[in-house]
Amino acid sequence: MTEPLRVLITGAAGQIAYSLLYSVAKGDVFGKNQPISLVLLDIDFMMGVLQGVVMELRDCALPLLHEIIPTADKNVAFKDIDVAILVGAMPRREGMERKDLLKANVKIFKEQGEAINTLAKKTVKVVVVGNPANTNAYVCKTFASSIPPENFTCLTRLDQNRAAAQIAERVGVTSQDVKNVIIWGNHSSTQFPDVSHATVTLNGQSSSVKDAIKNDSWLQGEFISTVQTRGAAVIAARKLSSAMSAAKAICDHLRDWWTGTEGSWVSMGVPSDGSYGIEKGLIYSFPVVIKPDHSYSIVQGLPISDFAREKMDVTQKELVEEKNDAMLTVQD
Ligand SMILES: NC(=O)C1=CN([C@@H]2O[C@H](COP(=O)(O)OP(=O)(O)OC[C@H]3O[C@@H](n4cnc5c(N)ncnc54)[C@H](O)[C@@H]3O)[C@@H](O)[C@H]2O)C=CC1
Ligand SMILES: O=C([O-])CC(=O)C(=O)O
Repeated sequence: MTEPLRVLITGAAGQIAYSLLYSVAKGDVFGKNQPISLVLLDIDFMMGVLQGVVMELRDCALPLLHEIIPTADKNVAFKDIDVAILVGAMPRREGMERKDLLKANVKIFKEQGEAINTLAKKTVKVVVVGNPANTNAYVCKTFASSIPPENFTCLTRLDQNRAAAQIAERVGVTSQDVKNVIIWGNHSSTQFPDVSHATVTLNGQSSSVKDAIKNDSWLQGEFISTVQTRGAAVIAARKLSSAMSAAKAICDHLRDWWTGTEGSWVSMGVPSDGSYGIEKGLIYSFPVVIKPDHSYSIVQGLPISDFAREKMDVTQKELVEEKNDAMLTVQD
């Protein structure tokens, strides 16, 4: 039998986890033949709620779910894990920017980076979801120097999915017909959703998104701002931040990281290697291609217009500022 994969989900009693656990445990992410040991971390105060989640997971009677380990103890949670899905953090409320969460959340990711450094398998793959996601991933990576930096990523797939859905709706197709949308930069309102290399399949014919939409001012204006502010729009409507769509995006991110991308690009926040002039080490969202052995590389050589360059630099500047604030905060 295949050895179970040890998958940690933090914030396991929270709302994203509630939408995520079922998909991970039933094989949507790591495959239908891969048994899973699910390690569920939350804070002491939430252990009662977490017990209820565990009861429900057991009641799903899922064949791939080898064991469930609920815990509030980092030493248990991070031990020998293969995958860490770091969701546990405070969400923003209406009127806040994600970077306003930095003071509240960044220390969590310092501690968890240290735990990963000493306890996790050296091959562990990490996706940071808790906001501000890029900067939290940067901090986590910084405090886990024994793990290859490229194993630390943050979620920008929700932004990619939002962008693809906007294009698909406008053209009258479904999201799977839209390929190679890019999210550059920060998972924040400065991110740059870029469709200048994207294609859409309409009536069996592939064309550029630009030709299919035939409305450059929409593509360079309302489309971008809708994607940039979608999280805030969901909060304004639901009084809670996105959870179902965030969970789906986490599954997409990890499934592609696990199985590969087969010819298309996906966006992930990854440590910059200096590509496209982005400061080395920053966790910046780039288009990547992924091989079935879980290795990924940043798509190289894309032509960058002046319009794109300006937007890529604005979001980089915000990330540098966040990184500097975060490193001061963790030293307090
Ligand atoms: N990157 C992205 O695309 C998205 C990120 N988010 C972010 O994900 C985070 C979680 O969102 P929700 O699940 O809606 O929040 P939630 O408040 O429903 O759940 C968060 C859970 O994390 C737990 N937690 C807090 N500190 C912890 C720690 N040190 N260790 C383990 N668990 C801890 C809390 O007790 C709570 O159960 C937020 O920061 C939110 O802003 C949300 C949507 C999309
Ligand atoms: O907007 C938020 O605070 C939650 C989030 O990251 C998103 O929905 O993209």
